[in-house]
Amino acid sequence: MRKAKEALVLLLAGGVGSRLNILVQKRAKPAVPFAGIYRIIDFSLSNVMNSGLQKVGVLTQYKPLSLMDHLSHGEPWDFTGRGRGVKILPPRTGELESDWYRGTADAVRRNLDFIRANPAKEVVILSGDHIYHMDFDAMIEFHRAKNADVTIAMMVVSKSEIHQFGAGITDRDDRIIDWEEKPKEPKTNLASMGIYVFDYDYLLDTLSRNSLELDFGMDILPRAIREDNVFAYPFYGYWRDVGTVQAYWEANMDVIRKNSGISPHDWNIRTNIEAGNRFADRPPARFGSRAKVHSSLISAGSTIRGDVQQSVLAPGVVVEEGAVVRNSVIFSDCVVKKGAKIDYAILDKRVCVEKDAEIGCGRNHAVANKLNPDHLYSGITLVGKGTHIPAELRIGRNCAIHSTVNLADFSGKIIEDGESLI
Ligand SMILES: Nc1ncnc2c1ncn2[C@@H]1O[C@H](COP(=O)(O)OP(=O)(O)O[C@H]2O[C@H](CO)[C@@H](O)[C@H](O)[C@H]2O)[C@@H](O)[C@H]1O
Repeated sequence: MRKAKEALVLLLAGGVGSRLNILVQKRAKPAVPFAGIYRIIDFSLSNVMNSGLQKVGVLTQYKPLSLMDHLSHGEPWDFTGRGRGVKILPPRTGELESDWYRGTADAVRRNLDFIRANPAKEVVILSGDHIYHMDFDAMIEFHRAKNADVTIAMMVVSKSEIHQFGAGITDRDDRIIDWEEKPKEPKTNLASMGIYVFDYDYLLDTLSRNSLELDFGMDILPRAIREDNVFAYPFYGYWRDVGTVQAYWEANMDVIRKNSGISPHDWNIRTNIEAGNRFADRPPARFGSRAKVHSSLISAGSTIRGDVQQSVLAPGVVVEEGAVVRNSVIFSDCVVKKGAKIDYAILDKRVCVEKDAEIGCGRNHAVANKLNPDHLYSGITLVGKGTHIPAELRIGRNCAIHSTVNLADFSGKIIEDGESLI
Protein backbone atom coordinates (compact mmCIF):
# COMPACT_ATOMS: atom_id res chain seq x y z
CA MET A 1 0.00 0.00 0.00
CA ARG A 2 1.16 3.56 -0.65
CA LYS A 3 2.55 5.07 2.55
CA ALA A 4 1.04 8.42 1.58
CA LYS A 5 -2.47 7.11 2.23
CA GLU A 6 -1.75 7.19 5.95
CA ALA A 7 -0.51 10.78 6.05
CA LEU A 8 -2.32 14.07 6.55
CA VAL A 9 -1.32 17.15 4.51
CA LEU A 10 -1.23 20.73 5.72
CA LEU A 11 -0.77 23.20 2.90
CA LEU A 12 0.42 26.63 4.01
CA ALA A 13 -1.25 29.14 1.73
CA GLY A 14 -1.53 32.25 3.84
CA GLY A 15 1.66 34.27 3.45
CA VAL A 16 1.27 37.79 2.09
CA GLY A 17 3.83 37.40 -0.70
CA SER A 18 4.33 41.15 -0.91
CA ARG A 19 7.36 40.83 -3.20
CA LEU A 20 4.95 39.84 -5.96
CA ASN A 21 3.63 43.40 -5.68
CA ILE A 22 0.70 44.12 -8.01
CA LEU A 23 0.03 40.43 -8.62
CA VAL A 24 -0.98 39.92 -4.97
CA GLN A 25 -2.93 43.16 -4.54
CA LYS A 26 -6.20 41.26 -4.64
CA ARG A 27 -5.27 37.61 -4.23
CA ALA A 28 -3.12 35.32 -2.13
CA LYS A 29 0.17 34.26 -3.70
CA PRO A 30 -0.88 30.62 -4.25
CA ALA A 31 -3.86 31.90 -6.28
CA VAL A 32 -1.70 33.89 -8.73
CA PRO A 33 -2.25 32.57 -12.28
CA PHE A 34 0.68 30.63 -13.72
CA ALA A 35 1.60 29.09 -17.09
CA GLY A 36 -1.61 30.12 -18.87
CA ILE A 37 -4.38 28.09 -17.30
CA TYR A 38 -2.98 27.21 -13.86
CA ARG A 39 -2.66 28.85 -10.45
CA ILE A 40 0.56 28.48 -8.47
CA ILE A 41 -1.12 26.22 -5.87
CA ASP A 42 -2.04 23.67 -8.58
CA PHE A 43 1.51 22.32 -8.51
CA SER A 44 1.44 21.49 -4.78
CA LEU A 45 -2.10 20.12 -4.99
CA SER A 46 -1.28 17.98 -8.01
CA ASN A 47 1.85 16.68 -6.27
CA VAL A 48 -0.38 15.70 -3.34
CA MET A 49 -2.83 13.97 -5.69
CA ASN A 50 -0.15 12.24 -7.77
CA SER A 51 1.51 10.97 -4.56
CA GLY A 52 -1.71 9.33 -3.36
CA LEU A 53 -2.26 11.57 -0.32
CA GLN A 54 -5.93 11.93 0.41
CA LYS A 55 -6.62 14.49 3.13
CA VAL A 56 -5.54 18.11 2.94
CA GLY A 57 -6.09 21.11 5.16
CA VAL A 58 -5.29 24.41 3.44
CA LEU A 59 -4.25 27.11 5.92
CA THR A 60 -5.29 30.50 4.62
CA GLN A 61 -4.92 34.01 5.95
CA TYR A 62 -4.25 36.77 3.43
CA LYS A 63 -6.98 37.55 0.84
CA PRO A 64 -8.26 33.97 0.56
CA LEU A 65 -11.33 34.58 -1.65
CA SER A 66 -10.02 33.67 -5.09
CA LEU A 67 -8.12 30.78 -3.51
CA MET A 68 -11.35 29.46 -1.98
CA ASP A 69 -13.17 29.76 -5.32
CA HIS A 70 -10.34 27.90 -6.98
CA LEU A 71 -10.15 25.05 -4.47
CA SER A 72 -13.91 24.65 -4.25
CA HIS A 73 -14.48 21.09 -2.95
CA GLY A 74 -11.29 19.74 -4.46
CA GLU A 75 -12.93 17.86 -7.37
CA PRO A 76 -10.21 18.65 -9.95
CA TRP A 77 -7.63 16.93 -7.74
CA ASP A 78 -9.87 13.97 -6.90
CA PHE A 79 -10.18 14.94 -3.25
CA THR A 80 -13.87 14.10 -3.02
CA GLY A 81 -15.14 10.82 -1.66
CA ARG A 82 -15.06 8.92 1.59
CA GLY A 83 -11.83 9.36 3.52
CA ARG A 84 -10.66 12.07 1.10
CA GLY A 85 -11.09 15.78 1.17
CA VAL A 86 -9.63 19.25 1.02
CA LYS A 87 -10.63 21.57 3.85
CA ILE A 88 -10.02 25.29 3.79
CA LEU A 89 -8.92 26.37 7.25
CA PRO A 90 -9.57 30.09 7.68
CA PRO A 91 -7.67 32.24 10.20
CA ARG A 92 -9.06 31.45 13.63
CA THR A 93 -8.98 34.91 15.18
CA GLY A 94 -10.58 38.32 14.79
CA GLU A 95 -9.83 41.13 12.42
CA LEU A 96 -6.92 42.66 14.31
CA GLU A 97 -3.68 42.31 12.40
CA SER A 98 -1.84 41.53 15.64
CA ASP A 99 -4.18 38.56 16.11
CA TRP A 100 -3.11 36.98 12.85
CA TYR A 101 -0.75 34.06 12.57
CA ARG A 102 2.75 35.07 13.45
CA GLY A 103 4.69 32.34 11.71
CA THR A 104 4.29 28.97 10.07
CA ALA A 105 4.42 26.96 13.34
CA ASP A 106 1.95 29.35 14.96
CA ALA A 107 -0.40 28.84 11.99
CA VAL A 108 -0.23 25.06 12.38
CA ARG A 109 -0.57 25.27 16.18
CA ARG A 110 -3.84 27.18 15.79
CA ASN A 111 -5.20 24.31 13.75
CA LEU A 112 -4.40 21.54 16.20
CA ASP A 113 -8.10 20.68 16.42
CA PHE A 114 -8.07 19.83 12.68
CA ILE A 115 -4.95 17.70 13.13
CA ARG A 116 -6.41 15.89 16.15
CA ALA A 117 -9.64 15.24 14.25
CA ASN A 118 -7.63 13.53 11.49
CA PRO A 119 -5.33 10.96 13.09
CA ALA A 120 -2.53 9.85 10.79
CA LYS A 121 0.92 8.33 10.89
CA GLU A 122 2.61 11.44 9.51
CA VAL A 123 1.79 15.06 8.80
CA VAL A 124 3.21 16.45 5.56
CA ILE A 125 3.60 20.23 5.68
CA LEU A 126 3.89 22.03 2.33
CA SER A 127 3.83 25.54 0.91
CA GLY A 128 1.27 26.60 -1.65
CA ASP A 129 3.66 28.80 -3.59
CA HIS A 130 6.26 26.49 -5.07
CA ILE A 131 6.52 25.23 -8.63
CA TYR A 132 7.80 21.64 -8.70
CA HIS A 133 7.07 17.99 -9.31
CA MET A 134 7.62 15.68 -6.35
CA ASP A 135 6.50 12.27 -5.15
CA PHE A 136 5.75 12.58 -1.43
CA ASP A 137 5.20 8.83 -1.16
CA ALA A 138 8.93 8.29 -1.72
CA MET A 139 9.71 10.97 0.88
CA ILE A 140 7.45 9.30 3.46
CA GLU A 141 9.14 5.97 2.72
CA PHE A 142 12.53 7.60 3.34
CA HIS A 143 11.20 9.16 6.58
CA ARG A 144 10.08 5.76 7.85
CA ALA A 145 13.26 4.00 6.80
CA LYS A 146 15.31 6.55 8.78
CA ASN A 147 12.97 6.30 11.76
CA ALA A 148 12.93 10.08 11.71
CA ASP A 149 10.94 12.50 13.85
CA VAL A 150 11.12 15.07 11.08
CA THR A 151 12.30 14.86 7.46
CA ILE A 152 13.03 18.00 5.47
CA ALA A 153 13.20 17.97 1.67
CA MET A 154 16.46 19.66 0.69
CA MET A 155 18.30 20.47 -2.49
CA VAL A 156 21.52 22.09 -3.57
CA VAL A 157 21.09 25.70 -4.72
CA SER A 158 23.64 28.25 -5.86
CA LYS A 159 25.73 30.04 -3.22
CA SER A 160 24.13 33.34 -4.19
CA GLU A 161 20.62 32.05 -3.38
CA ILE A 162 21.11 30.18 -0.12
CA HIS A 163 20.58 33.27 2.08
CA GLN A 164 16.86 33.13 1.20
CA PHE A 165 16.43 29.62 2.63
CA GLY A 166 16.93 27.40 5.63
CA ALA A 167 20.44 25.97 5.20
CA GLY A 168 21.49 22.58 6.57
CA ILE A 169 24.61 20.46 6.91
CA THR A 170 24.16 16.68 6.88
CA ASP A 171 26.31 13.71 7.86
CA ARG A 172 26.87 10.64 5.64
CA ASP A 173 23.62 9.17 6.84
CA ASP A 174 21.59 12.27 5.73
CA ARG A 175 21.04 13.30 9.34
CA ILE A 176 20.98 17.09 9.69
CA ILE A 177 23.68 18.11 12.15
CA ASP A 178 23.72 21.88 11.67
CA TRP A 179 21.09 24.39 10.61
CA GLU A 180 20.72 28.08 10.01
CA GLU A 181 17.59 29.86 8.82
CA LYS A 182 18.38 32.43 6.11
CA PRO A 183 22.12 32.61 6.89
CA LYS A 184 23.99 35.85 6.29
CA GLU A 185 27.27 33.98 5.91
CA PRO A 186 26.30 30.55 4.58
CA LYS A 187 28.42 27.50 5.42
CA THR A 188 26.59 25.26 2.96
CA ASN A 189 24.51 25.39 -0.20
CA LEU A 190 22.01 22.69 0.84
CA ALA A 191 18.65 24.48 1.07
CA SER A 192 15.40 23.54 2.76
CA MET A 193 12.49 23.46 0.33
CA GLY A 194 10.04 24.19 3.17
CA ILE A 195 8.57 20.69 2.74
CA TYR A 196 8.42 18.69 5.96
CA VAL A 197 7.27 15.22 6.99
CA PHE A 198 6.58 15.10 10.73
CA ASP A 199 5.82 12.02 12.72
CA TYR A 200 2.20 12.71 13.81
CA ASP A 201 2.69 12.30 17.58
CA TYR A 202 6.01 14.14 17.45
CA LEU A 203 4.35 17.16 15.77
CA LEU A 204 1.61 17.37 18.40
CA ASP A 205 4.18 17.07 21.16
CA THR A 206 6.69 19.55 19.77
CA LEU A 207 4.06 22.21 19.11
CA SER A 208 2.77 21.99 22.66
CA ARG A 209 6.22 22.51 24.22
CA ASN A 210 6.61 26.27 23.85
CA SER A 211 3.96 28.57 22.39
CA LEU A 212 6.62 31.23 21.75
CA GLU A 213 8.16 29.04 19.05
CA LEU A 214 6.31 30.64 16.16
CA ASP A 215 8.14 29.51 13.06
CA PHE A 216 9.35 26.13 11.79
CA GLY A 217 12.54 27.40 10.18
CA MET A 218 13.49 29.80 12.99
CA ASP A 219 12.38 27.91 16.09
CA ILE A 220 10.97 24.39 15.84
CA LEU A 221 13.48 22.86 13.41
CA PRO A 222 16.68 24.20 15.05
CA ARG A 223 15.57 22.70 18.38
CA ALA A 224 14.50 19.44 16.75
CA ILE A 225 17.89 19.21 15.00
CA ARG A 226 19.71 19.73 18.32
CA GLU A 227 17.61 17.29 20.32
CA ASP A 228 15.85 14.79 18.06
CA ASN A 229 16.09 12.82 14.78
CA VAL A 230 15.92 15.12 11.79
CA PHE A 231 16.91 13.94 8.30
CA ALA A 232 17.32 15.60 4.91
CA TYR A 233 15.50 14.00 1.99
CA PRO A 234 17.65 14.79 -1.05
CA PHE A 235 15.76 16.21 -4.02
CA TYR A 236 17.27 16.56 -7.49
CA GLY A 237 14.40 17.72 -9.70
CA TYR A 238 12.96 21.11 -10.65
CA TRP A 239 11.81 23.24 -7.71
CA ARG A 240 11.25 26.96 -7.51
CA ASP A 241 9.95 29.25 -4.80
CA VAL A 242 8.21 31.87 -6.96
CA GLY A 243 8.27 34.53 -4.28
CA THR A 244 9.72 37.35 -6.38
CA VAL A 245 8.65 38.84 -9.69
CA GLN A 246 11.90 37.68 -11.24
CA ALA A 247 11.50 34.07 -10.03
CA TYR A 248 7.83 34.05 -11.08
CA TRP A 249 8.66 35.31 -14.57
CA GLU A 250 11.59 32.89 -14.94
CA ALA A 251 9.46 29.92 -13.86
CA ASN A 252 6.89 30.81 -16.55
CA MET A 253 9.69 30.96 -19.11
CA ASP A 254 10.96 27.58 -17.85
CA VAL A 255 7.60 26.03 -18.70
CA ILE A 256 8.06 27.16 -22.31
CA ARG A 257 11.67 25.97 -22.50
CA LYS A 258 12.35 22.42 -23.66
CA ASN A 259 14.05 20.16 -21.10
CA SER A 260 13.86 22.74 -18.28
CA GLY A 261 12.56 20.00 -15.98
CA ILE A 262 9.09 21.49 -15.47
CA SER A 263 6.22 20.66 -17.75
CA PRO A 264 2.53 20.29 -16.93
CA HIS A 265 2.44 17.57 -19.62
CA ASP A 266 4.79 15.28 -17.75
CA TRP A 267 3.28 15.18 -14.29
CA ASN A 268 -0.50 15.45 -14.59
CA ILE A 269 -0.95 18.96 -13.23
CA ARG A 270 -4.65 19.60 -12.64
CA THR A 271 -6.48 22.89 -12.23
CA ASN A 272 -9.96 24.20 -11.61
CA ILE A 273 -9.99 26.07 -14.86
CA GLU A 274 -11.22 29.64 -14.47
CA ALA A 275 -13.33 28.74 -11.43
CA GLY A 276 -16.23 31.13 -10.99
CA ASN A 277 -16.06 32.39 -14.61
CA ARG A 278 -19.29 31.52 -16.38
CA PHE A 279 -17.56 32.01 -19.73
CA ALA A 280 -14.89 29.43 -18.91
CA ASP A 281 -15.85 27.11 -21.78
CA ARG A 282 -13.71 29.01 -24.21
CA PRO A 283 -13.49 28.14 -27.90
CA PRO A 284 -10.14 26.96 -29.32
CA ALA A 285 -7.42 29.57 -29.84
CA ARG A 286 -7.61 31.21 -33.27
CA PHE A 287 -4.65 32.32 -35.40
CA GLY A 288 -5.00 34.85 -38.24
CA SER A 289 -3.27 34.38 -41.60
CA ARG A 290 -0.51 36.84 -40.66
CA ALA A 291 0.01 35.57 -37.12
CA LYS A 292 3.57 34.62 -36.16
CA VAL A 293 3.94 32.59 -33.00
CA HIS A 294 6.93 30.71 -31.65
CA SER A 295 8.15 29.24 -28.35
CA SER A 296 4.95 30.23 -26.55
CA LEU A 297 1.95 28.87 -24.66
CA ILE A 298 -1.36 30.10 -26.06
CA SER A 299 -4.55 29.24 -24.13
CA ALA A 300 -8.08 28.67 -25.36
CA GLY A 301 -10.24 31.62 -26.38
CA SER A 302 -7.24 33.64 -27.57
CA THR A 303 -7.09 35.34 -30.96
CA ILE A 304 -3.65 35.98 -32.41
CA ARG A 305 -3.21 38.14 -35.51
CA GLY A 306 0.13 39.68 -34.55
CA ASP A 307 3.52 38.41 -33.45
CA VAL A 308 4.00 36.40 -30.23
CA GLN A 309 7.42 35.11 -29.15
CA GLN A 310 8.63 33.46 -25.91
CA SER A 311 5.43 34.33 -24.09
CA VAL A 312 2.71 32.75 -21.97
CA LEU A 313 -0.85 33.78 -22.84
CA ALA A 314 -3.78 32.89 -20.57
CA PRO A 315 -7.29 32.29 -21.95
CA GLY A 316 -9.04 34.96 -23.99
CA VAL A 317 -6.07 37.15 -24.93
CA VAL A 318 -6.31 39.16 -28.15
CA VAL A 319 -3.17 40.23 -30.05
CA GLU A 320 -4.16 42.37 -33.01
CA GLU A 321 -2.38 42.63 -36.34
CA GLY A 322 0.97 44.38 -36.17
CA ALA A 323 1.13 44.03 -32.38
CA VAL A 324 4.19 42.31 -30.87
CA VAL A 325 4.33 40.38 -27.57
CA ARG A 326 7.74 39.08 -26.49
CA ASN A 327 9.22 37.55 -23.32
CA SER A 328 5.99 38.26 -21.44
CA VAL A 329 3.30 36.68 -19.28
CA ILE A 330 -0.20 37.85 -20.18
CA PHE A 331 -3.16 37.02 -17.92
CA SER A 332 -6.65 36.30 -19.20
CA ASP A 333 -8.74 38.62 -21.35
CA CYS A 334 -6.00 41.18 -22.06
CA VAL A 335 -6.18 42.99 -25.39
CA VAL A 336 -3.09 44.20 -27.24
CA LYS A 337 -4.20 46.49 -30.04
CA LYS A 338 -2.66 47.20 -33.45
CA GLY A 339 0.97 48.24 -33.44
CA ALA A 340 1.38 47.92 -29.64
CA LYS A 341 4.62 46.34 -28.33
CA ILE A 342 5.10 44.39 -25.14
CA ASP A 343 8.45 43.04 -23.98
CA TYR A 344 9.61 41.68 -20.58
CA ALA A 345 6.25 42.42 -18.96
CA ILE A 346 3.58 40.77 -16.86
CA LEU A 347 0.03 42.00 -17.53
CA ASP A 348 -2.62 41.09 -14.96
CA LYS A 349 -6.16 40.21 -16.12
CA ARG A 350 -8.15 42.43 -18.49
CA VAL A 351 -5.42 44.94 -19.28
CA CYS A 352 -6.15 46.79 -22.51
CA VAL A 353 -3.15 48.14 -24.39
CA GLU A 354 -4.26 50.67 -26.97
CA LYS A 355 -2.76 51.23 -30.44
CA ASP A 356 0.98 51.80 -30.71
CA ALA A 357 1.56 51.84 -26.94
CA GLU A 358 4.79 50.21 -25.66
CA ILE A 359 5.33 48.35 -22.41
CA GLY A 360 8.72 47.20 -21.12
CA CYS A 361 10.57 48.30 -24.21
CA GLY A 362 12.98 50.62 -22.40
CA ARG A 363 16.73 50.71 -22.52
CA ASN A 364 17.91 49.57 -19.08
CA HIS A 365 17.62 45.91 -18.46
CA ALA A 366 17.97 45.87 -14.67
CA VAL A 367 17.35 48.97 -12.61
CA ALA A 368 15.95 49.13 -9.09
CA ASN A 369 12.43 50.27 -8.38
CA LYS A 370 12.90 53.82 -7.12
CA LEU A 371 10.07 53.63 -4.59
CA ASN A 372 11.07 50.40 -2.94
CA PRO A 373 14.64 49.25 -3.35
CA ASP A 374 13.68 45.77 -2.11
CA HIS A 375 11.57 45.30 -5.22
CA LEU A 376 14.25 44.58 -7.75
CA TYR A 377 12.39 43.45 -10.82
CA SER A 378 15.44 42.91 -12.96
CA GLY A 379 13.71 44.52 -15.87
CA ILE A 380 10.19 43.10 -15.70
CA THR A 381 7.35 45.64 -15.93
CA LEU A 382 4.10 44.86 -14.10
CA VAL A 383 0.67 46.18 -15.05
CA GLY A 384 -2.24 45.79 -12.61
CA LYS A 385 -5.60 44.16 -13.28
CA GLY A 386 -7.95 46.00 -15.64
CA THR A 387 -5.54 48.88 -16.40
CA HIS A 388 -6.24 50.82 -19.57
CA ILE A 389 -3.00 51.79 -21.32
CA PRO A 390 -3.74 54.70 -23.67
CA ALA A 391 -2.50 54.87 -27.26
CA GLU A 392 1.18 55.64 -27.80
CA LEU A 393 2.07 55.69 -24.10
CA ARG A 394 5.59 54.28 -23.65
CA ILE A 395 6.27 52.46 -20.39
CA GLY A 396 9.90 51.45 -19.80
CA ARG A 397 11.47 48.43 -18.14
CA ASN A 398 11.12 47.57 -14.49
CA CYS A 399 8.02 49.70 -13.91
CA ALA A 400 4.95 48.89 -11.83
CA ILE A 401 1.61 50.37 -12.87
CA HIS A 402 -1.13 49.75 -10.30
CA SER A 403 -4.69 49.31 -11.49
CA THR A 404 -5.96 52.26 -9.44
CA VAL A 405 -3.95 54.72 -11.55
CA ASN A 406 -5.90 56.68 -14.12
CA LEU A 407 -3.77 56.94 -17.23
CA ALA A 408 -6.34 58.79 -19.33
CA ASP A 409 -4.07 61.82 -19.88
CA PHE A 410 -0.93 59.80 -20.55
CA SER A 411 -1.41 59.23 -24.26
CA GLY A 412 1.87 59.82 -26.12
CA LYS A 413 3.84 60.24 -22.87
CA ILE A 414 6.78 58.24 -21.51
CA ILE A 415 7.06 56.46 -18.16
CA GLU A 416 10.78 56.03 -17.58
CA ASP A 417 12.52 52.77 -16.66
CA GLY A 418 12.11 51.95 -12.98
CA GLU A 419 9.16 54.27 -12.29
CA SER A 420 6.11 53.05 -10.39
CA LEU A 421 2.63 54.54 -10.53
CA ILE A 422 0.62 53.54 -7.48
N1 LIG B 1 0.33 32.50 8.95
C1 LIG B 1 0.35 31.76 7.89
N2 LIG B 1 -0.72 31.01 7.57
C2 LIG B 1 -0.70 30.21 6.51
N3 LIG B 1 0.34 30.13 5.66
C3 LIG B 1 1.42 30.87 5.95
C4 LIG B 1 1.49 31.72 7.07
N4 LIG B 1 2.70 32.35 7.08
C5 LIG B 1 3.36 31.90 6.01
N5 LIG B 1 2.60 31.02 5.32
C6 LIG B 1 2.97 30.28 4.11
O1 LIG B 1 3.98 29.38 4.54
C7 LIG B 1 5.00 29.26 3.57
C8 LIG B 1 6.35 29.58 4.19
O2 LIG B 1 6.35 30.93 4.42
P1 LIG B 1 7.44 31.87 5.05
O3 LIG B 1 7.33 33.12 4.28
O4 LIG B 1 7.27 31.97 6.51
O5 LIG B 1 8.78 31.12 4.81
P2 LIG B 1 9.91 31.36 3.77
O6 LIG B 1 9.42 31.05 2.40
O7 LIG B 1 10.55 32.69 3.99
O8 LIG B 1 10.92 30.22 4.27
C9 LIG B 1 10.47 28.88 4.43
O9 LIG B 1 10.49 28.22 3.18
C10 LIG B 1 11.79 28.14 2.56
C11 LIG B 1 11.60 27.42 1.25
O10 LIG B 1 10.83 28.21 0.39
C12 LIG B 1 12.74 27.39 3.47
O11 LIG B 1 14.03 27.34 2.90
C13 LIG B 1 12.81 28.07 4.84
O12 LIG B 1 13.64 27.33 5.71
C14 LIG B 1 11.39 28.16 5.41
O13 LIG B 1 11.40 28.87 6.66
C15 LIG B 1 4.57 30.17 2.43
O14 LIG B 1 3.90 29.36 1.49
C16 LIG B 1 3.59 31.14 3.05
O15 LIG B 1 2.61 31.55 2.12
